[in-house]
Amino acid sequence: MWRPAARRSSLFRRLLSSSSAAASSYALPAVYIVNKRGNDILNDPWYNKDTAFPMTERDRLGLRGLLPPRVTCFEEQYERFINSYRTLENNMQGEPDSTRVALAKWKDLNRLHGRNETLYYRVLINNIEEFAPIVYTPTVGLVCENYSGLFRRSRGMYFTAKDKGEMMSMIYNWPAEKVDMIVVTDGSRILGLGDLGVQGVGIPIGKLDLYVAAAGINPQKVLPVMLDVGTNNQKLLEDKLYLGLRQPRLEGEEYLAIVDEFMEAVRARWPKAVVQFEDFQMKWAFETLERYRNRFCMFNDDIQGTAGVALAGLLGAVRAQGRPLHDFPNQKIVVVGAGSAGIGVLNKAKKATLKMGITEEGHNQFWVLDKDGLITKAREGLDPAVAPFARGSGPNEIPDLHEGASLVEVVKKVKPHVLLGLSGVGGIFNEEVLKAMKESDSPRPAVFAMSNPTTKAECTPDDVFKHVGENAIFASGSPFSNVSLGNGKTGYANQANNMYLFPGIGLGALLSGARNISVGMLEAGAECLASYITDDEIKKGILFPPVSRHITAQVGAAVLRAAIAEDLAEGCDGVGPKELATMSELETVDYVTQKMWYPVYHPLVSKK
Ligand SMILES: NC(=O)C1=CN([C@@H]2O[C@H](COP(=O)(O)OP(=O)(O)OC[C@H]3O[C@@H](n4cnc5c(N)ncnc54)[C@H](O)[C@@H]3O)[C@@H](O)[C@H]2O)C=CC1
Ligand SMILES: CC(=O)C(=O)O
Ligand SMILES: [Mg+2]
Repeated sequence: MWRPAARRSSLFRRLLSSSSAAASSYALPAVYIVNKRGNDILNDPWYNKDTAFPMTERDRLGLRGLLPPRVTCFEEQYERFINSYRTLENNMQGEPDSTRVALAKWKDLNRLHGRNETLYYRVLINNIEEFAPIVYTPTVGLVCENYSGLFRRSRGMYFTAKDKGEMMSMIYNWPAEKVDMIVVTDGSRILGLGDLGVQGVGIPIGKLDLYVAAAGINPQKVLPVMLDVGTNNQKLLEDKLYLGLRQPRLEGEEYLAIVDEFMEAVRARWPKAVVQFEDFQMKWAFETLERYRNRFCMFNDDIQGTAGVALAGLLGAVRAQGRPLHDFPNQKIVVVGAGSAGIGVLNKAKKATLKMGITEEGHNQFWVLDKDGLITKAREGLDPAVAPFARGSGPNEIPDLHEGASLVEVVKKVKPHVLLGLSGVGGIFNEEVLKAMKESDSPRPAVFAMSNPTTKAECTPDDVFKHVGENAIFASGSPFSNVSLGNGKTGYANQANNMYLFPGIGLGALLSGARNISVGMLEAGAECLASYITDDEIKKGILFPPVSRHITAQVGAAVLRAAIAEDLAEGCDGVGPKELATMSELETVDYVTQKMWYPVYHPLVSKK
């Protein structure tokens, strides 16, 4: 895939040898100047190397005698951690409480993070598929639910309703000089678990771990943020361990004033930081996106990242039937959940349909349900964001599909090609619904159970391959194992999660130095992801590639190039938009790859 170095342009060679690229992992590691000595270094996870400090460094840094005498290498430390992790895993085999097992694994990884970040991120990068379910969904959901009890050490920043007027100075309390990526939540809709107040901070932490692992963002330059404006979760308000503000959520202008102040504080200190909004309840997700999208380099992952991943999956489902992509407008799609994620997906899918030549009046492929059933124009107090998808009456409508019709009724009458869940309701695609999907008009009915965490998945792959049939296509938001269908055949359990896109979106936006994140940039990333899977894989029912730095580099490069094409790029780290624009497609991918941070021990020199 990479163009050999000898064929790169001289400009490109110069860019790669410029400051930050030269400091990348593959060259000799740069020296770190530290302001501390002795135990203070061992207690700093960014500098700590545990037993890997060479004797010369132990002398220089006042560490002699503070560590066991044998110096070990990084590889040996890595192996020691993995072996102890495997022992933990083996010891817990047969443990009936899966929550205990998941939390024990998370604690093991978290302890490593708190002690030695270099080793932690290497472990994560090398085993991303195995550890993503621990640092991210589903385990991160458990961690958020139990956060106040699990709390040991703070990660990230907390801005609260009580900090009004203080944020501009508070932001300077963060120790890093430069921040590139911020993930912020207000904890109001954490996965499908509802309002978890301050405990939702686990989500920005988990997402940023994926940024480091999959996009090579330097962990010293990431910032998880919790905007604690209170919680409406009565159980938390009454929990004596709860660590957040004990007050109902701020609403209206009071709420927006807090978010505004936070965004301005970010701009003041790190004007080029990319801000990802995550797990805000629907009304604030849409409102803040509209409020900031043209003023800041930000995006809403639940609305925009999810939409790109879902569209890639929907187009994959068309290809799996052996149909050309322009058949997409003929696919009947039932979407269950009309929240920020569901509406984001519908808007994106509709846009794809319009691009294929269908008119605004002519599009007729979506049926949307929320907690009150099928949404029609007869719905009282119809949300304007949902209105374009409400079914009407007339010749295009299926008779008897009335306002509020149940899911099973809708599936039986519509016979959809795709059933897509973003409802946050576990098991809602029950046996009756899935058996109705067997009568789908598609030869390869697709079921996307996208809600998180696992307990909230609308159904499991076992249910789908059993009740819909072996030809079905399955994808879920949280990971499941593939299903053995007998005779050596496999039913693929794809993971349809915005984690395939957000690391590339953030990375591409950062390296381009984009003023804001446009629809075109998001589309470029999503198209890149959609084109990634081969026809052979699609035929087998595989819709997405595994998460990797390779994919992120491709998506990031596509986003970066779109920023340049739209004249939104201002450049980054001394590489200006003109220089970026001269790179070929392959050179851009190469450039993005070279800019990724990789964990290695750096020689330390004490300033003290
Ligand atoms: N796989 C992925 O990448 C992503 C998954 N999600 C998941 O999607 C789910 C929803 O997220 P949001 O849209 O932000 O939440 P939301 O709270 O904005 O929307 C939930 C929607 O589901 C509907 N609903 C609730 N009960 C229902 C029922 N019994 N039948 C039909 N509809 C019902 C609600 O009326 C509402 O329209 C969450 O579980 C979240 O984890 C969200 C973003 C990305
Ligand atoms: C994946 C994700 O962003 C969510 O479930 O909210
Ligand atoms: Mg989310």
